[in-house]
Amino acid sequence: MSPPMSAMIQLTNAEKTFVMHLQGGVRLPVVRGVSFHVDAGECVVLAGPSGAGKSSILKMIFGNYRCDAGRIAILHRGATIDLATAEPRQVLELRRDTIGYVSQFLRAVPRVAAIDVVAEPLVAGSVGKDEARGRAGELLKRLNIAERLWSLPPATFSGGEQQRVNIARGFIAHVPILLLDEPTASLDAANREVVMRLIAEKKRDGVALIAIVHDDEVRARIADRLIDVASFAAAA
Ligand SMILES: Nc1ncnc2c1ncn2[C@@H]1O[C@H](COP(=O)(O)OP(=O)(O)OP(=O)(O)O)[C@@H](O)[C@H]1O
Repeated sequence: MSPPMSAMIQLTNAEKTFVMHLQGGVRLPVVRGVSFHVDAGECVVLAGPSGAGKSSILKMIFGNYRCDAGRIAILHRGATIDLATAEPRQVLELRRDTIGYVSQFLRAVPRVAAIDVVAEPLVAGSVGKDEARGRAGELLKRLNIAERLWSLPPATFSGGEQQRVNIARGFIAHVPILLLDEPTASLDAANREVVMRLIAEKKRDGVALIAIVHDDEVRARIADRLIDVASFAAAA
């Protein structure tokens, strides 16, 4: 294990190249030299044009995409784990205890009621089912999901409703690091406001956040720092 560090996340010269095995091994370099850190209680927004590699960086930090070079150091239970070299078992441990990822779209589980979709991370963390449902209901209410929808599976919900269920699920438990991919993309102004407040509360709780946000107003409100991903462009 490395010595303790203060940043929750520290990327140092991280690099991603896709290799297209079905296209004769064509190499597609996306980013290199990715270096930035995120402290507890701060929100860093990844900026840059479409295709610059914002989602790829987020997915490397969640361990979905392999980091091809460099280092992605994550503070996990007081010790540092480098995601670039972590064992699959450590990646799963990080996801269970340390890193939450709120994707842009809800992967709805068929037949599971919205309230249980939201409560699930608490139940998995051994909160009792009634208390977990109670807290899920409070969050769904804040996010303006009508109570008549709570017992229905979210598969048939509108895009914005699904996104709010997804946000509720991602925000309900306390995790030290939250990765947000376009959390307000399908939302109206009132619900954008709710999400901005939820993010502010996470910051006050000391959570380190990395977000991809295109909306200028949201970005200005939540970002403590902007990272220009275009500056990490890898030459082909
Ligand atoms: N799994 C993959 N396999 C091959 N190429 C990929 C893969 N994921 C992303 N890419 C490529 O990497 C580049 C960066 O994509 P990425 O989604 O990270 O960009 P982005 O900045 O998030 O874009 P946007 O703002 O449009 O979502 C793109 O050229 C994309 O085609």
